[in-house]
Amino acid sequence: MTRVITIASGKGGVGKTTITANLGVALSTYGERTVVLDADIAMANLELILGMEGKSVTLHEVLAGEASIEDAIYEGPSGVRIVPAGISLEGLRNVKLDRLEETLSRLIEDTDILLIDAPAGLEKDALAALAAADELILVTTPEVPSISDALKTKIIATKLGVNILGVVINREQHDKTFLTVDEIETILEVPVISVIPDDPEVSRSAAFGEPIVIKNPKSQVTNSIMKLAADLVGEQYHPIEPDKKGVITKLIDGLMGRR
Ligand SMILES: Nc1ncnc2c1ncn2[C@@H]1O[C@H](COP(=O)(O)OP(=O)(O)OP(=O)(O)O)[C@@H](O)[C@H]1O
Repeated sequence: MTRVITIASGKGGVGKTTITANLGVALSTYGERTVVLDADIAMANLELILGMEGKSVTLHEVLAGEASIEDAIYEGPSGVRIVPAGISLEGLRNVKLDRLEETLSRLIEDTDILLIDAPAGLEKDALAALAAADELILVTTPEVPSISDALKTKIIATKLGVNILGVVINREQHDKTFLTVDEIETILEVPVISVIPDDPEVSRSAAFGEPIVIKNPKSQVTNSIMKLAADLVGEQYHPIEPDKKGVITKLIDGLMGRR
């Protein structure tokens, strides 16, 4: 039985695509046959984060009835299978969202977990990604506007009968102006299932087109995502000791161009 898990946020730019891409790779490393679908058909960037841009057949062509879903699946890091949404405006024009359901039903063959990267907001495309889900992971930063939008998404998902697994707090920083885990759980009334720190390495990895769980296996971001993946599939998680380089060592490494 395939688990269909949608990753949604409400507010844009909170790290949903980053988490979906890395979680997909992490789940694959646990041996789960995982497919990641970029359902953000208007503002796709999953393929950029994974360094897989420029594919000729994408979800755009599939939803336009011009290609079959099998031709839009590409192998990514650790064997995760990726369905990019396509970044051309031309492709977007012909998309018919009502083809999504049939597309998904074909995608779940030979798949343990289908992760869907939902668009931000609550427009038709975002609702389609929520409606397709069995389970939902909410992503928010620890800031009020992001939590407020996550709450709206949660309310809609609950109405659609989706099982809400919990909330991932992304870009956590030790800053008193941000809400705490307890406060976020109280507002959203869902458990916090992961806290991912703010780390400039995340954007660097994206710029290299390489997921951080591969590029920086010892980083705390990677540890958080690997643990989340392990928890989702009931695996034991063995944390990798995070890098504990001192400030001076990091400075010297930076000056020498080392990492
Ligand atoms: N933990 C993190 N630490 C630092 N930067 C991060 C972190 N997570 C994400 N980012 C950065 O935040 C930006 C937005 O991330 P991402 O594209 O994943 O968000 P999104 O919610 O999918 O956005 P959209 O709504 O546009 O789809 C990117 O530049 C990404 O590199």
